[in-house]
Amino acid sequence: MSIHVASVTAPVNIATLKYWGKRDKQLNLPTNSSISVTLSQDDLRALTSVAASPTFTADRLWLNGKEEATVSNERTQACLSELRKLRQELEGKDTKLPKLSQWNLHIVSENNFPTAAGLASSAAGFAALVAAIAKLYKLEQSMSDLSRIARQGSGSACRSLFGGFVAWEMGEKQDGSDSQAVQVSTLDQWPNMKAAILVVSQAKKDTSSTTGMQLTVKTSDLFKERVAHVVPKRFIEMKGAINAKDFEKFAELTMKDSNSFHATCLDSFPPIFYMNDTSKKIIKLCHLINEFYKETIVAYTFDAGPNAVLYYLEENEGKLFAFVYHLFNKVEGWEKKYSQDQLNQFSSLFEDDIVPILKNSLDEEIYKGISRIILTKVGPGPQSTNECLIEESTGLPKSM
Ligand SMILES: Nc1ncnc2c1ncn2[C@@H]1O[C@H](COP(=O)(O)OP(=O)(O)OP(=O)(O)O)[C@@H](O)[C@H]1O
Ligand SMILES: C[C@@](O)(CCOP(=O)(O)OP(=O)(O)O)CC(=O)O
Repeated sequence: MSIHVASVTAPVNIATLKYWGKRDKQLNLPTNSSISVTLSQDDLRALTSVAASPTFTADRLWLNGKEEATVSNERTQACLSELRKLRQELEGKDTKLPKLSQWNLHIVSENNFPTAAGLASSAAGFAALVAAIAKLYKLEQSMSDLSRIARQGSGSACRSLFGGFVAWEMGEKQDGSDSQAVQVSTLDQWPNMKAAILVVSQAKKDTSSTTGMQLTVKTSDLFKERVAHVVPKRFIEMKGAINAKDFEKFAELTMKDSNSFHATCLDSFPPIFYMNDTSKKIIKLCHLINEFYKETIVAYTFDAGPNAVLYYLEENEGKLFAFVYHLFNKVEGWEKKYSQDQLNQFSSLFEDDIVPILKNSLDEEIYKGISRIILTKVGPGPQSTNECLIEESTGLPKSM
């Protein structure tokens, strides 16, 4: 049996300037440009293997060990048909090439973190799917070209095709041919950017991003101001802050933009609430920390869910964890990255000053709203891998 396989891993990205709103639902074109940080695949990644064979009777997709019906949804099919078109062009130019474009695909993917829990699994998932098929088809397109395809799977996925700091330029054209991801700054240019994700809830969210943003576009007046004036200005300022490695500015813009996005959710009618009480306490904590040090050392941002992502620079880790470890030492995740000695050092730093401040200003039971902490950092884009989830003799998932 002739089976061709390829595997790729792709990262999660967390926006610092949020995409919220579509101007074209079919093509997944946004109402504003956005910016994100790509996170390390050591901690969060989708691994996708794809196989093509003339013997496969249908396109099939297995996610985390279970066959999914989503392969036949419009978004996934839009990605597959664009990729097949590009392969067909290659086959047209070189008739000796096997006709992979005409064969069905088996797609097997695994996330090393919770799926559909507000941790951007769809971004990593669609980026991995597109990059793996592009590898299988030996496509010559650039990452920006591929990002236009991934965008049709899930908007934020287009940014996961690059590492480091990434912009999704909204574009102007009706056909979406200029709505794509581009690199703002590489991983090497600002490698000391770190992220701590406080997982507030691993439950599935009740309003999907797609539904939520449609409602905001339709009903929020605040949203009009956001897309017309607020984001265009921030887009330029944030790219400038990243290129200048100006953390203070980057942090201010990141926090303000998270707040602005959630304000448009609240301004939707009926209102949408993604943050919960724990999220709000984390916001208060971050402002408290920055005030304590009289310096901006941490920035928070929240996507369409209650989980907090804290951005900070490696050199400020001790200062940040003096607070964060003190409050959240009971949650899992620390032991993966630090020895007990290092953790004890975080506890003892500024302890005498911090304990009374936290007692007076914050609910010390805040840790009860957190299930785990994921400690990670800025990372690279999709990676080719030899790790394969598909049994080459059968074309089925190895786990079956
Ligand atoms: N590795 C993957 N391969 C293919 N599709 C995936 C993969 N991971 C997730 N998905 C798709 O994305 C869906 C989850 O997207 P959803 O937007 O609900 O959650 P999320 O991306 O984790 O959260 P958020 O977008 O709020 O950050 C899954 O149900 C599945 O259809
Ligand atoms: C709040 C966000 O995380 C929204 C992400 O929305 P999605 O990319 O999940 O939406 P669809 O295009 O409908 O799939 C902000 C962001 O990542 O920029």
